[in-house]
Amino acid sequence: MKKRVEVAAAVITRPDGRFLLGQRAPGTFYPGYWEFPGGKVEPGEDARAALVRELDEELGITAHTCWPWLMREHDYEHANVRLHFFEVPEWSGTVNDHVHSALEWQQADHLTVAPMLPANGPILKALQLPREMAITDAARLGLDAQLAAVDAALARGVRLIQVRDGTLPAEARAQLARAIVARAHAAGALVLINGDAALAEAVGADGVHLREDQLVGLSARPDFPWVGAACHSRASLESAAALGLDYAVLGHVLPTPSHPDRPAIGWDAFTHLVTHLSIPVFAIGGLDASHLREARAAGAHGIAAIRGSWSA
Ligand SMILES: Nc1nc2c([nH]c(=O)n2[C@H]2C[C@H](O)[C@@H](COP(=O)(O)OP(=O)(O)OP(=O)(O)O)O2)c(=O)[nH]1
Repeated sequence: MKKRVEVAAAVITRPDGRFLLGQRAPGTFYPGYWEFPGGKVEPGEDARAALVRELDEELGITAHTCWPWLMREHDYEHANVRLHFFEVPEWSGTVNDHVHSALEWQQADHLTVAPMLPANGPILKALQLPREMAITDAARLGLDAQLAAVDAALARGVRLIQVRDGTLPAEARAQLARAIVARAHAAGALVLINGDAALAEAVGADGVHLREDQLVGLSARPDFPWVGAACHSRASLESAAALGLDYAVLGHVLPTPSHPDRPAIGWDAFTHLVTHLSIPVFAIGGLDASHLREARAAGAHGIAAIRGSWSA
């Protein structure tokens, strides 16, 4: 049996959104490859404490905020590595590297360094996923008001829209989806279609958002650049991860008028359900952009909202 190594790794960000990568030094495992700063968790240490220690030892910085983000397992020749990724948006000190041969501040959609350590490909894709998902509600708002709300959301920086509205007549839904794709793509935003791969294909959307009943029993990832799923249990989250989906949406976290019949799970249960999952998870249910920090502290990648997306 290969040995298991626990590693804590940091997505250290600057206010401009760039994150830090380091190049592994000659004489180490995978020399010349790029990685997120971090290192092995010592016996008796938890991953967060290991991260804070490594950032101090390696870079001379003090991490003030470490949000758990996701975990990836990778089988290297020497060991099975479990990488516990954290986001570190708040830190102090001057970066003074003691272990890497170079450091670079990078953007996920425009990487200028290579190669990355083999385990890290999905991490870079996850970093391209926006933090806020706005979910359409045209059946309640009306089609024109929904499109005006999409324009307003794009103007305030929303870059991920899910077209839901499964109750609209097919032709009206297709028109809505087409109009949203045109607006979103002009603004550099992604559009996902809820539950309908054929419509996603027909309107040139970026992917599909699967309902939980579609996820169950699926044997392969649908062929789109972006695919995610709605989940209400650990079993569903694990199916989404096993299929290699890009994200899951889990809720509902707070009480919401959209589901008065089901109780809210709250943040503690959310954290418990997403711990050690390998894909990013959006929190949903009674949330808006003002909950983003709370959501990320609880281990969410970001927030998804129906009502909360269109009122701001
Ligand atoms: N720090 C870090 N390690 C990563 C990343 N991706 C990835 O696969 N790894 C792997 C490479 C190593 O097997 C392990 C990190 O171990 P490490 O940095 O403490 O040290 P190392 O393997 O060079 O060995 P050592 O000198 O500490 O014994 O995790 C990443 O992005 N950052």
